Amino acid sequence: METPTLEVRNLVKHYADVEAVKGISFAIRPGTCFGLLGPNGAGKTTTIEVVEGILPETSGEILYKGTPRGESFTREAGIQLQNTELPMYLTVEETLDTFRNLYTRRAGREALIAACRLEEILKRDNRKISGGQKQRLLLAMALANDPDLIFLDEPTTGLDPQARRHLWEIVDTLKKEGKTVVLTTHYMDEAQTLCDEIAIMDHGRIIAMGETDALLAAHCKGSSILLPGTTREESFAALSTPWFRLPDGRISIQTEDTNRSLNELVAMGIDLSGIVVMPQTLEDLFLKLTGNALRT
Ligand SMILES: Nc1ncnc2c1ncn2[C@@H]1O[C@H](COP(=O)(O)OP(=O)(O)OP(=O)(O)O)[C@@H](O)[C@H]1O
Repeated sequence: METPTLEVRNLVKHYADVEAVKGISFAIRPGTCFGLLGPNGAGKTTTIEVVEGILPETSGEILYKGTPRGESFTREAGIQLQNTELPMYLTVEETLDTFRNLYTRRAGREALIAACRLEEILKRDNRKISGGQKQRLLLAMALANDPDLIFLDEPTTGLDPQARRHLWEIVDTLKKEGKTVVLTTHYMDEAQTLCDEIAIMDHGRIIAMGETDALLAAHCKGSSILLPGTTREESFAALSTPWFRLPDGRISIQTEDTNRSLNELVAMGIDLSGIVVMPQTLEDLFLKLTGNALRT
């Protein structure tokens, strides 16, 4: 088997009074995008920050291209952190140049500007760029050393749909160039679009992992039935399938036998006005496994 770009073996991370990561293992193949998903507090950021070398591990092994992380990891990894503050009083161009000059191995300046679509905002002060533009600049900074391995921690949180898609296109191009990407996200559509493999974390453990398509094929064969939020929760006591209340108030019923579930609802006397029936997605798998609605 090809040597993984990154391999994590039995990683444990404790803070003073919290066991944030409780022994997780995964391997990421070169040129793929690996998604780390999970509800708030699952341990994703802790995992990614330990792997990046920002936090020390409590125990476990982390291998980069088959050996413990060393100088080559520092040289070849690119990190886009969550909530990074940009230097004030610098323009986008000055910020990017400053970052590129930190490295001996560098991405081509013009290629970087084009890849992250910064042409239009180069002369603009960092304080005067939009959220999507800031994310693109942060991505350019993470790519300044022409990394082989790129960490993106919730890169599209808070962005509008167009800006998110913009960032997806950039990630897709990185993959096509053979780069390996580690992504944490709360957006299941994002994971489904970008990730070749995903791991779902909850309470510091990986509760499901595999190729995205295979996970979907194995776990999302059925339908998701959505009922309006006005339906009373007590009504569902007799349902034979799992159900959840979504953040928007609607009830989501997960079923592999749509006809049977609809018949059950009718037999229970539930008003089916406004019902929606959809094929299951990664979001339904996530709900089924964690019982947690995602932050939106
Ligand atoms: N510096 C810290 N000191 C103590 N506990 C921490 C610290 N950072 C995180 N934790 C705790 O560790 C657990 C995992 O947190 P972490 O931020 O890794 O989760 P996450 O999956 O990234 O969550 P989110 O989606 O909200 O970013 C949580 O219980 C959190 O409160």
